Amino acid sequence: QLRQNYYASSCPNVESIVRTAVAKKFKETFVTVPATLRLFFHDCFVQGCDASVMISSSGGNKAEKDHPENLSLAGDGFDTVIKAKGAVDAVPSCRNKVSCADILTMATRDVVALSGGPSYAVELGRLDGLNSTASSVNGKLPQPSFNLNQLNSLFAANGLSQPDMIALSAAHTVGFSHCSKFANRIYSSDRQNAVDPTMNRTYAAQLQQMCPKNVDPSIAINMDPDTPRIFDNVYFKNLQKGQGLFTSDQVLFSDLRSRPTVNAWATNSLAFNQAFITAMTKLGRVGVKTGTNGHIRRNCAAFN
Ligand code: HEM
Ligand SMILES: [Ca+2]
Ligand SMILES: [Ca+2]
Repeated sequence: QLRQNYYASSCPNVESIVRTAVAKKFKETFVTVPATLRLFFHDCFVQGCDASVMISSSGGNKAEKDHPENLSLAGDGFDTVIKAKGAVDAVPSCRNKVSCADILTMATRDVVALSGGPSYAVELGRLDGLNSTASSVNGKLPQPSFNLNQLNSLFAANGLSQPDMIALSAAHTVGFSHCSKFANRIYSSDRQNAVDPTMNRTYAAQLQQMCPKNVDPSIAINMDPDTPRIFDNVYFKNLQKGQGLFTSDQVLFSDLRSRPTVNAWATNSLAFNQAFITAMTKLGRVGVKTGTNGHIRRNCAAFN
């Protein structure tokens, strides 16, 4: 039921309204880019792409965003969607016509393009979900310690293939990570192998310097050491050099089943861009709500 130009009659300028609001936010802070992109992923993998991740906890309900695995979602992603929703609703004919889930989808497309990545047509027509519980997040998001089989099975559960998973992982070409997410790779309890053997030694030393053992838990470092503010295929070149940050990144090169794809996209950014568009479009179809399974929220952080 998703389609391009879904709002052609109800809010014909919705895409340019969202793009303008996102561009304004992007000028204020680059964090808009990784924050929005990760928010979209975490939304789609839990109860589908329905903006369930945006609901605030209230009364007795602890919402998705307060699950431990979502606490590191940067506030600028939520703020981007809220600002864009405000801009859409400021146009009388568009008021309460466009879902938060669709605004998040458009904003994600826009941040990728703003940071140098490909632009693509988005399918629209998602409704906003009617449920958001912290417990529903359990087991639905990938862990940075995952191996290829674990990554493939979780993505397959969302209709995504191994190439889709690899293309989407390249989202780590922008943005930040807290030191705790990869500390196990640079400080091992095993004295023989203090550093993960698949990690480049120089890179490991740099990470140890930025993330000393008793580092402030709020410190976050660039995930792409070379082009942290550009959405590009340098992610794959980094993997070839042993500069993947998480086990789940580096395993894409270490495992011979995924290495050929990494090598192909490291040298062919056009092929990567096409694969990324395909994968993002498929990600956007996960668990879409229609009919009585959803509604159009007036406030993205609360049910109507
Ligand atoms: C393949 C499995 C994946 C794993 C294990 C994973 C794990 C993580 C972890 C641990 C962080 C750091 C969070 C922090 O410490 O603040 C992170 C950040 C990020 N992830 Fe992933 N992720 C995966 C896939 C994806 C996908 C598919 C996307 C989007 C399409 C994505 C987008 C991002 C972005 C943009 C950031 C940076 C967030 C920021 O700077 O605020 N990730 N990811
Ligand atoms: Ca969701
Ligand atoms: Ca990059």
